[in-house]
Amino acid sequence: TAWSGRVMAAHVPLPPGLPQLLKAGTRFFSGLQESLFSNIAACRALAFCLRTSYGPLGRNKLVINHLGKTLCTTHAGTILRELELENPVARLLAAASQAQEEEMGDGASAVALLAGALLDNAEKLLRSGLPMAAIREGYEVAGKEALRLLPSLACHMLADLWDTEGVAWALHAAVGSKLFGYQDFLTGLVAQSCVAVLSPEGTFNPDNVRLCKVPGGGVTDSCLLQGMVFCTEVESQSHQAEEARIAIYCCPFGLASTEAKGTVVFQGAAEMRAYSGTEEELLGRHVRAIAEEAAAVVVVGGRVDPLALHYADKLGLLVVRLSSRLELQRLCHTVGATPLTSLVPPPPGTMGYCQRVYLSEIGSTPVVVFRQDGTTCPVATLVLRGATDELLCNLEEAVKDGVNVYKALVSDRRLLPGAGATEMALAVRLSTLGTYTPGLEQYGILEFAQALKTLPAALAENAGLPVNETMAMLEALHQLGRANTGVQLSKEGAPTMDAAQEGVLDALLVKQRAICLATHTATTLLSVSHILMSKKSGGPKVRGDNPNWDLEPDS
Ligand SMILES: Nc1ncnc2c1ncn2[C@@H]1O[C@H](COP(=O)(O)OP(=O)(O)OP(=O)(O)O)[C@@H](O)[C@H]1O
Repeated sequence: TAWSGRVMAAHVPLPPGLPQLLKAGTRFFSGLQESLFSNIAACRALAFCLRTSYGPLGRNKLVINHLGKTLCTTHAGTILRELELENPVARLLAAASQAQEEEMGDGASAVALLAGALLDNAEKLLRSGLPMAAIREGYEVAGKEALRLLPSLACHMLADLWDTEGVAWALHAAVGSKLFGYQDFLTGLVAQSCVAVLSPEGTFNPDNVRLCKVPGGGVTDSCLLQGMVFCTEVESQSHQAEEARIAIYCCPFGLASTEAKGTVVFQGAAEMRAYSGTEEELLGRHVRAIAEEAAAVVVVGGRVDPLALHYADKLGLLVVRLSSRLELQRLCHTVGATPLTSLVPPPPGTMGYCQRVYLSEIGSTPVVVFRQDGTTCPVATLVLRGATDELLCNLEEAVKDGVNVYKALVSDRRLLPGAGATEMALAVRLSTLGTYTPGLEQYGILEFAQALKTLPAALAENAGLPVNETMAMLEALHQLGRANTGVQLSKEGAPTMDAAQEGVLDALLVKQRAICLATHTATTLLSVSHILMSKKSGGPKVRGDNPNWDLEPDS
């Protein structure tokens, strides 16, 4: 027994090499097959999944997240946010696409598709024996050249940021790619809302275009309002106020309770009555003091005490409760008020002003409207209507894409031809560059050009067009110098069109960032030689980083 015990405890030598250095349980992958090809396959699968959602006729993805919430969307940013990817390389690709979404608010699918195609093409070159360094070098040269060429391909410049019609024309493709069919109506609405909140100095904050989704009705019932709309009810009996002064409190509407627990012992009913009488009187005095400062509307961020509400009703005050601190901050911005932290009479200069505050009903949803008609208001609200929640989500994504593209246009007003025209124009130019470049990197440049062609090909495929025929015609027209030719998505007539004339335009800044991110991601992933994965720690699941770390908790 003693002998067998010694055998049990005998040291089992680890295999020589890296495993000797690593903690037990660490997984590591090296060599082209293990560290690259299998991961490229994962990226290819992810890019292929997003490819079918690319463009206006892309198909929806039905995503059910870890909380069981069902989403039906074509928006790459939403799909990737909800998927819990395990593969480390696919996670990096998704991170690049999400970075594009966060920075530009559009072009997330394009990043994933282009990076996926670049990795896929790199695999072909590696399998045919090309050194990795030559491929990376070729991709870097091609990426730089593409970024250099982009400004020369711009076909339109937004002349006036305040011109609603011009803005609507520029946003047509960004809005239409998410909700094909309604783009004429929606782009007009998005353009109006963006122009309405553009400051006189020409600065634009996309947060100032608020969205309020109200189920019911049709998409064309959506409308724009100067001010804010909240899906809530008023607390008071008074339901409307005109030219009202507004006091905003981020505390409950009632007496503040003490932090420490206190016990009051009453000796008899008279003492108890006197106690509650003083409390009631104090509360009444507070509410009267607010009304005496000529406030007509009180907005509170916390619980509404029924007694305080009784006094407010007697004085004719309109009381609204907003549970979100972020919404309260935005309302302060809209009406020009300073939020107060306790129920004191509002000091001079802290009250805001609103032309009309009223309770209304949209469909069967009660809404409280703070409306500033005719005056310059920093915030505009788009009331979105739609029959189903999915339609409302798609509407929201389309509007957000449009607003973000307007933000990009405020920084750089140049527009590129869309519908795959820019990608094909770059592909043709890079093919020429590749053909005349000496050395092995020419293969990298040529494959970069081929990868760019996957974007117009995806548009054609999703539209049900004959892909090879369309791509051949597109390339031939580009070879003839018609750099604005893109894919015509409707099946009638020719499969190509002049994107600049048809008003299918993409912002230069969005495209620039997308190419930059995709190239960078592909070259970074190609430079991976080993993958080392630590064993997952036991115990409770580690909570991931909060993706909204810079937002208020209740946003
Ligand atoms: N009417 C149209 N005809 C042809 N192409 C169009 C039309 N409208 C938009 N497009 C093209 O569709 C592409 C954008 O598609 P989509 O919005 O699905 O991708 P994305 O912006 O990369 O992704 P996401 O919006 O998910 O971030 C652009 O290249 C645009 O030029």
